[in-house]
Amino acid sequence: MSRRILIAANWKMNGSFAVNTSLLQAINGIQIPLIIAPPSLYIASVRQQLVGTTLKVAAQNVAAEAQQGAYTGEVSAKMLADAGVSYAIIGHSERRQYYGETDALVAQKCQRLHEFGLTPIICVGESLAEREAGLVQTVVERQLTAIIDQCGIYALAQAVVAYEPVWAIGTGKTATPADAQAVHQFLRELVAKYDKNIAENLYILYGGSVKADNAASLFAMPDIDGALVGGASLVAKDFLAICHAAKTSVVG
Ligand SMILES: O=C(CO)COP(=O)(O)O
Repeated sequence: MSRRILIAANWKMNGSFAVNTSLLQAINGIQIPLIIAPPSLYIASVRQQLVGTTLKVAAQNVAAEAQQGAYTGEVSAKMLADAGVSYAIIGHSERRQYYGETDALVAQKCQRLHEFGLTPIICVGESLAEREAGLVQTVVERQLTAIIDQCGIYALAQAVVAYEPVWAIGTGKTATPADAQAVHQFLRELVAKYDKNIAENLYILYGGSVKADNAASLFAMPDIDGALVGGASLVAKDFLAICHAAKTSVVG
């Protein structure tokens, strides 16, 4: 199997029309599969600026509700599809931590995306306390199984999984390539118990302080299919270096 690579940029709550435009101009020529997740207010503008490129746009979140209606502040999967958005991040640890999102809620969000043909970027990952308690596999298995139970294994045929250890996000601490690989392999084997083909074709990205100087060693791992990049995706030169490492890591 030849290696695939996918890079996703999670801009989180950063940017402005002017800042986004200059960042997009700097990264526009990148020749690898790339997804940009701006704050929802900027999705239409970013998408417009990416016309004619291979870059795709993602939302950072989606409503769990099935029907439109009185849900102040929410954006539905149907609206994202209407706006030409093809991906949405769900289950990010910041949403789990700061907005109380549970496994069940994340699974509902996955269901909504599935219904409207959007590809979820499903984030899983353990906290530092959970890692120290030896619960890494227990936690990521629980998080991913909640999705499989709700949406069915075939939903993962059109999905991306991102392993983001909470203790590595925005901290400058990265999982070692070997530690990350072990979790990625565990996740792929978990999916393979349901369907080998889906497991083999599933993109499993690593996220958590991916930088220009650690990207290549992460991408060298057999089950790391790219990265979900936060802070470094906001600095053109750093992001370009990560994309370059991704491109040179692809074999076959
Ligand atoms: O949360 C992340 C991507 O979703 C990772 O963020 P950092 O790259 O800033 O650690």
